Amino acid sequence: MSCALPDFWVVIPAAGVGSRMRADRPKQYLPLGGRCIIEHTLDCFLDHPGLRGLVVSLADADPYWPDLACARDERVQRAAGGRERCDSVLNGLRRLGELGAQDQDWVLVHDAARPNLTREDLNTLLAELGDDAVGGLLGVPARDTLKRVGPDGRVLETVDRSVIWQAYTPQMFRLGLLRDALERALHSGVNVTDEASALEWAGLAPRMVEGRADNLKVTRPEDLLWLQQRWQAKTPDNR
Ligand SMILES: Nc1ccn([C@@H]2O[C@H](COP(=O)(O)OP(=O)(O)OP(=O)(O)O)[C@@H](O)[C@H]2O)c(=O)n1
Ligand SMILES: C[C@](O)(CO)[C@H](O)COP(=O)(O)O
Repeated sequence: MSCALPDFWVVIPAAGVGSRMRADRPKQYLPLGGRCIIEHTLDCFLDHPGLRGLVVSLADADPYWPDLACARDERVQRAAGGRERCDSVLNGLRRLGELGAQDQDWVLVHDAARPNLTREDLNTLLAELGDDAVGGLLGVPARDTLKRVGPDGRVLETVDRSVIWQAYTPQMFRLGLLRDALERALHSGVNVTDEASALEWAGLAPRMVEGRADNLKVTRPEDLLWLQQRWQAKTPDNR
């Protein structure tokens, strides 16, 4: 692990509709602790001394974004959202190139709907991967006993959980490597649900870095309820 943390760029895919959340607006704009989820997400990066620039990929005519203070922050630039998360990420990576990012630069991709990333986890990722040839991602080891279940709802077997991890974000790769891998994977019709899967498809092995389990993505209503309770318990000192 190197001591000096590398500088980095950030892409925040924020063009999803949040269908599993079933709310009246995309989940990144739902309230959490008096602000929107996406504002908390951006905070963790905007305060960081290593940040070189940040791009948010947004849906066309997004009516919520212009009302946020961060929309007027000159460090925050926009890119077009795409049909799938990976299309939004790719647009964000191309926008970084227009802003002067080089292929060798590190890029962190982080879900707009993952507002509970700590500075400690972010710095752990940067420190662990700063000298890595491929890059990698934050994740957490599977906690519960895992079962493979058949279409009839009956358990087929218990899976070895010691080799199973949940993929989180940020995911950290060199701009050129990630952009090229994503472009080629999408061109081949591969289903790419995170950045690491594009690199895996290209034959590379991203490194898994253990992070906090509470860096969760708001996916379903109960995720937001859990985070809201946690936010209520926060004081200015333990945020
Ligand atoms: N076309 C898309 C789809 C998703 N995202 C973003 O990718 C992140 C993680 O995706 P997910 O949880 O799947 O978000 P949604 O697609 O909004 O949710 P759902 O699948 O429930 O509709 C979110 O911050 C979301 O805004 C995006 O930028 N562009
Ligand atoms: C990248 C990601 O956060 C990995 O957990 C992600 O957004 C995956 O999307 P999913 O469809 O909710 O798994």
